Amino acid sequence: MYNTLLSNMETKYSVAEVCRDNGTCHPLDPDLQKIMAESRDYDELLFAWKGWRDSAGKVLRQDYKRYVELANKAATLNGHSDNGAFWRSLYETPTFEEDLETLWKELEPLYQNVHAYVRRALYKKYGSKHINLKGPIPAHLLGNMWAQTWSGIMDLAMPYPHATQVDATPAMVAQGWNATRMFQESDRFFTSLGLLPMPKEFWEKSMLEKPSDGRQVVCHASAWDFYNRKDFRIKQCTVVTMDDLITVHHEMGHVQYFLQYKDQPVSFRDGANPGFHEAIGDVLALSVSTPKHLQSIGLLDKVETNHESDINFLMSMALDKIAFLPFGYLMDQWRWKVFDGRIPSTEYNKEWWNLRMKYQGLCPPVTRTEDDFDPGAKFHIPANVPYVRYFVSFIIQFQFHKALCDAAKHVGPLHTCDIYKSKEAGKLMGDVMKLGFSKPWPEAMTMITGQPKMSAQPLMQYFQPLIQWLEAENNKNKDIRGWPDYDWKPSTSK
Ligand SMILES: O=C(CCC(O)(O)[C@H](Cc1ccccc1)NC(=O)c1ccccc1)N[C@@H](Cc1ccccc1)C(=O)O
Ligand SMILES: [Zn+2]
Repeated sequence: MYNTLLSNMETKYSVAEVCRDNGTCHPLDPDLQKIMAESRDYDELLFAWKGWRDSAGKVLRQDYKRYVELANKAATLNGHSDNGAFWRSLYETPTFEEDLETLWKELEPLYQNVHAYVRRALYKKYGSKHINLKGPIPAHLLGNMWAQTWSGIMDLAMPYPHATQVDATPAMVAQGWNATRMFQESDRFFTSLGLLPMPKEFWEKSMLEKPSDGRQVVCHASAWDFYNRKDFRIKQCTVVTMDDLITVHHEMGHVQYFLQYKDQPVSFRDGANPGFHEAIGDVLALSVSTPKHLQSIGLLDKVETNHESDINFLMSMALDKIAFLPFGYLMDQWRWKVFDGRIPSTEYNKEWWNLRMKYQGLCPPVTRTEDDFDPGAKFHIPANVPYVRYFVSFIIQFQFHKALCDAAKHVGPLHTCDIYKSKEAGKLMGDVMKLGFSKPWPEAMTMITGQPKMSAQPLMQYFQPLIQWLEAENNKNKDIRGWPDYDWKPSTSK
């Protein structure tokens, strides 16, 4: 029953698509994702946004309600008060929830500065009918189906349009890059650090592109460890974009972890905590994303090292890394409350949008009711994949980056560091990954950073130049931080 429910939910999500009046139907990958990132038409974005929630979210509500009951039953049989308590127990940290709240409170002002600046940019594009400079932002305008990362609207938010471009996508397409090339590039980065190359089996058995024979696959990227010390795979419907080059590194980070701890006993073949597993690939991607590195692999031609290019680069990074933080935090805030009963099924959607407003400062572009089930439109909910691991990852990946840059003897601002070819950095990473789940994660954290706790300080240090710039820019525009007009609604007229 439980597994049938789970596979039913995942299947419904994977086959969902949005059809136009003319009969053309669009799957999430790649069609709707492309529309959400590239369209600047308010109504086209609304078509994709609402259509996806109608076809993927709505249909999952009953299944999800049933799944919650069964998941909680299983958790209580294992001695936990509910499934959320079981998920949190994997971090083995009694003060876990308080630590997360402390980290969020430290980072909230930075998020509110990015939010205010982006709201101003969207106001310029979509006007006062659709944007209230003192209100929440309509959730379909941020360049992503879930408004979880905002680099899709970098063109609208670029601080200095005449300074260095930061997007490598045009060069990747112009130079005929394909999925395999992207994975080979990532493999080269890992081995440049002295880490392990992907085994032959990986290249033979992975699925790196969406099948063209119409076979229905779960397109959401994933990495697989077959626990036989030989077979490791990635499944990804890769498209040739900078965004997907980052995802390639994310997935390759999972497989590198598999390779590094493969000689541990099975029960220790896991990350030090789930956030560690999510952070490995992203740490390398922080180096790959630097204009200097992109130029060294021929994906950016003109690279200037001046203040304006620095701010452009930091803005593109902030639109992914800072924008993500409230989403990464709220996803399991909602689920923990569903599991422990604070959110009854009659309030699933109302509480979802309360959290989306409270943390992200977003509002739905059209009225939502309890007939809708918007959380279900995000892969991890029907797929039963916890999410706070990504919030943890986005914090600790900057701690790791800072420590590895020190090991690589980097000199200069943290955001310009590229650890490429540093065997010292690679050794530090490899030694921690070899531990797997065999030591408490604060010990692994101490091995890398010299101290046992999660800290927002390296992230703040990385973005320091942008923090100052945003303060000045938002003050110059007399923009307020936050969204006091919380009950404002965008007009639905054309
Ligand atoms: O979901 C992912 C990437 C997929 C994954 O690599 O984390 C994948 C999710 C998954 C898929 C199927 C079953 C279970 C989990 N996780 C793994 O493949 C994985 C995780 C831990 C160990 C081994 C493999 N990223 C998140 C968050 C994110 C991360 C980085 C940048 C942007 C956004 C998202 O897209 O919302
Ligand atoms: Zn992952």
